[in-house]
This record gives sequence, C-alpha cells and structure tokens, in this order.
Amino acid sequence: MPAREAPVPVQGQYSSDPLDAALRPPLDETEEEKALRLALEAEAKRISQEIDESIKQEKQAKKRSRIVRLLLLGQSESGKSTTLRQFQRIYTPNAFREERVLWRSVIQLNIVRSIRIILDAIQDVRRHELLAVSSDTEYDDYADQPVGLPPHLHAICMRLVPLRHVESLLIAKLVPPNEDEATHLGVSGSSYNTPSYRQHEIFVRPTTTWKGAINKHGSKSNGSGSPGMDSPEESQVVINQCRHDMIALWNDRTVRDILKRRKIRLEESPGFYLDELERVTSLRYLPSDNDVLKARLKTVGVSEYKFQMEAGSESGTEWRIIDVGGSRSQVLTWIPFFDDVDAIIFLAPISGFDQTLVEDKSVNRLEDSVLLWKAVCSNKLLAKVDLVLFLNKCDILASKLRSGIRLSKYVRSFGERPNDSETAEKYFRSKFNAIHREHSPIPRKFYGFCTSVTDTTTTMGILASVRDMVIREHLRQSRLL
Ligand SMILES: Nc1nc2c(ncn2[C@@H]2O[C@H](COP(=O)(O)OP(=O)(O)OP(=O)(O)O)[C@@H](O)[C@H]2O)c(=O)[nH]1
Ligand SMILES: [Mg+2]
Repeated sequence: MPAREAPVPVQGQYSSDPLDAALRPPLDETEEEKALRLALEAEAKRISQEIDESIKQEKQAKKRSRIVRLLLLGQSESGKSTTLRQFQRIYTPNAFREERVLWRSVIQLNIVRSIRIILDAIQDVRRHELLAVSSDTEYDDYADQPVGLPPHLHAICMRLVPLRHVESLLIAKLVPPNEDEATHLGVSGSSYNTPSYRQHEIFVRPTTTWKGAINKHGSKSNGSGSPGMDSPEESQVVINQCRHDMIALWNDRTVRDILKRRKIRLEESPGFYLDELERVTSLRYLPSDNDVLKARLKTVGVSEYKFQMEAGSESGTEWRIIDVGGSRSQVLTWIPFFDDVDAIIFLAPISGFDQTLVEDKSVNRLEDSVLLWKAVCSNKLLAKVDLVLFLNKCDILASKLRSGIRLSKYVRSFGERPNDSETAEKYFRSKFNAIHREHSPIPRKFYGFCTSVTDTTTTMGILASVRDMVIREHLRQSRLL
C-alpha cells in the first residue's frame, strides 16, 4: 500500500468556505480511494439527476392534469346549485342531457308546492278579500270575517286533494327513509295549514344520491332503464289529471287578487312552473334545459362535483366544483374547503332586498348577503384566493322594480336615485366592491358580474370569463410550484 502523501497546501486551493473544505478530496487520497470516490460521486450524481427528473415530471403532470377547485358560496336560494348546473350544461352537455329526465320528479314537487302555497293562501280567506273582486256590498259590516270559498273554488280545491298523495309519493322517492326532517313535509293526512307543513322545504343531501334512487324507482316501474319514459309514473298521471284544475286555480281572478293582497309573488319564487302547466303536466313530459335550471332542490351538506371538460381547449382539465348548503346552520361546513381552493364564486341575490331569510324571518336577505360577503372577503385563509362575485337574480330585481317596488324604501342609502335595474345594479356593484377593497387582508382584483344564472345565454359568456380567469390564475400558481 503506497505511503500517504503529506498534505501540500497549494496557493489559492484552500478557501475560507467551510462547504468547500468539507467537499474537497482528502489531500492524502490514494489512487484506489480516488477511483472509489469518483465512482461514488458519479452514482450520487446519477441518483440526484433521477430525483430532479422525477420532480420535474411530477410538476409537469400536475400542470397537465390541471385540477381546478372552485367553491360556490352564498346564502340559501342564492343560486349556487343552479350555477353548478350551468357549468355542467355548458361543459359536460352529454351528461347534463342524460340527467334531465331525473329532474322531472323535482319539478313535479315544485309544481305541487306552488299549488299548495295557493291553497294555503285561500284557505282562510277574509270576506273583504272576496269583496274586492265582487261588486257586492252587502257584507261590508263583516269585512274581516273568515269566509268560505266561492263554490267554484271550493270544488277546485277538493279536486286537487290527490296532489297531497303525489307529494308523499315524490318525497318517498327523493328522500331516504331516515331523513326525518325532510319527511315532515307531506306526511299523509297533514293539513296544508299546519306550520310545520309550511316551514319545511324538501332537501336532499348530496351524499344520498337521489338521482340513483330515482333511477331505481324508474326501472322498477317500467323496466326500461329510462325512468318513466315508457309508461308515465303515477305522480305524472295524477298531475296530468289535475292539470285543468291547476290551470283554473292559477288563472282565477279571485285567487290572483288574494295572492296580490298577501304579497305572495309566486312568479318570482324558486321552482315556478305555473305559467307552463299545459306543457309540464303532459304525460310524456321531458324537462328542457331551462326547466332543469329553474328547478328548486335545497342542498344540505357539501358535495364535490368532478368533471372533465368534454370539449374545447381546456378539454382534459379536471374541475372540482364544491357546492355547499347556504342556509345559516350550514355556514360552518364551508370552512374546511377554504384550504385548498383556486377560486370562489360568491352569489349575492340582490333581488332579495325586500325579503327575509326562510330560516330566520327577522333577517333581511340582502343584509345577510352583505355580512357573508364581508366575512368571506376578510377571511385570512382566503387572502390569496380569487373571489368572483355574482350579483344574482338581476331578472327578478328588474321585474320587482318595474312593478313599482321602491328600492329606497328598503335600502335607505339608495336615496333618490332612479328606481331602475341598471342604476340599482351599478349601486350594488360599487357597494360590494368597496367591501372587497376594505376587508381583503391583502389587495386583490375585484371580479364582479351582474347575473341571472337561470338565463343560459348571458351565463354562458360569464362562466367562460370566470373559467379563463381561474385557469390563468391556476397556471400562474403552478408555475410558482
Ligand atoms: N329567476 C331567477 N331564478 C334563479 C336565479 N338563480 C337561481 N334561481 C332559482 O332560485 C332557486 C334557488 O337556487 P339554488 O341554486 O337552488 O340555490 P342554492 O344557493 O343552491 O340554495 P341552497 O341549496 O339552499 O343553499 C332555484 O329554483 C333557481 O332556479 C336567477 O338568477 N333568476
Ligand atoms: Mg343548493
């Protein structure tokens, strides 16, 4: 074995850099040791290159797979699930079309519910409400007394009793048996007037796959696999038989007058189909795209809908859209989703300025939306998340203002501005923008749209802008990985 050479310091070879000193080969290295060292170094370099390459590929794969997470927030009935349906309609049209038939039961339930609201309203009609539509003055002294319905309306109500059975059938079909709260609605024999009957709205937990349940029902009833299209279901048969009475009830002058006096604006309520009864009650009714978008089914819980863009330049991008329940008791379920989200669409239905929350009659809907928006804007977990604001239900806002309802009566600060939808939208936009500016922990861009998400044409363009913005931001973030 050759003697070790004494270390020879070479001018400039030693530096004060400790790393350099540690990595420097020993000065008394033998030829064998050198060969071994070089081999080990080459192996280490190869392994390091392999690791670098796999990290690079992983990053590229992540970019290529482009999983985009989008969270939909807003109070109940703000339009979150409808926005999700619009995404599905536009970007996975085949899947959307295939599912249209499954929405028929929800639409039937919406129709029955509208009729029930009318029946509730006319049950305890006061004498003066009937006088208003008749020239008879003999009852003037008893104007505020409850009075029986005129015979023709009474007869219609009696003939519509089978709709209660339809409601029970539909609930049994849509809601799993262990959902106590939801089944309060439509319990056989319960009166249309009992408070519990009025308060509860049918809901479906996303995890309970109501669509699967309907499919099962459908194939059981006709064996076709396409639910209810070969032979109509019992619910559609009864609804079809009741159609003339439903149409007569909805078009009755007295009924309209009572609804007006009681400020019940069914036309602006969710799930309104009474103007299209002839079509939607037909035995072979298949819901159109618009019908599906108008259907009302309350969300309870949180669900993640995954879909790949079926077409276009973003084909292959996986979108995960998280749809949450918006009622007050549900708001805490939103928080776990703040962690890993690319963007949020917040829906504020600005038509609700003269309405209160279903779950708390003391809270104005617009005020509730403003507070929620403030909370979302100021949330530190969301500081770097892009927020997209949809000032939604602009169509209903316009129709309310057109009908003479004055915005300034409910929103004092609106003042003497013209009572038209354009001015109102501009006003709300600037208010929500100011909250965004003042309450965002760090400055970020404001993306605000005035929307009517049930309208397919305008929503298509808006969702395309949102998609581009979200993808752009997502790519920017992945470049920073
Ligand atoms: N006219 C009109 N109706 C709308 C609009 N947006 C939503 N709707 C209707 O309002 C109802 C409620 O909408 P959803 O999408 O179910 O509301 P949500 O925010 O998911 O409500 P929760 O599930 O209770 O949190 C549905 O019947 C929709 O069709 C709109 O811009 N204009
Ligand atoms: Mg919903």
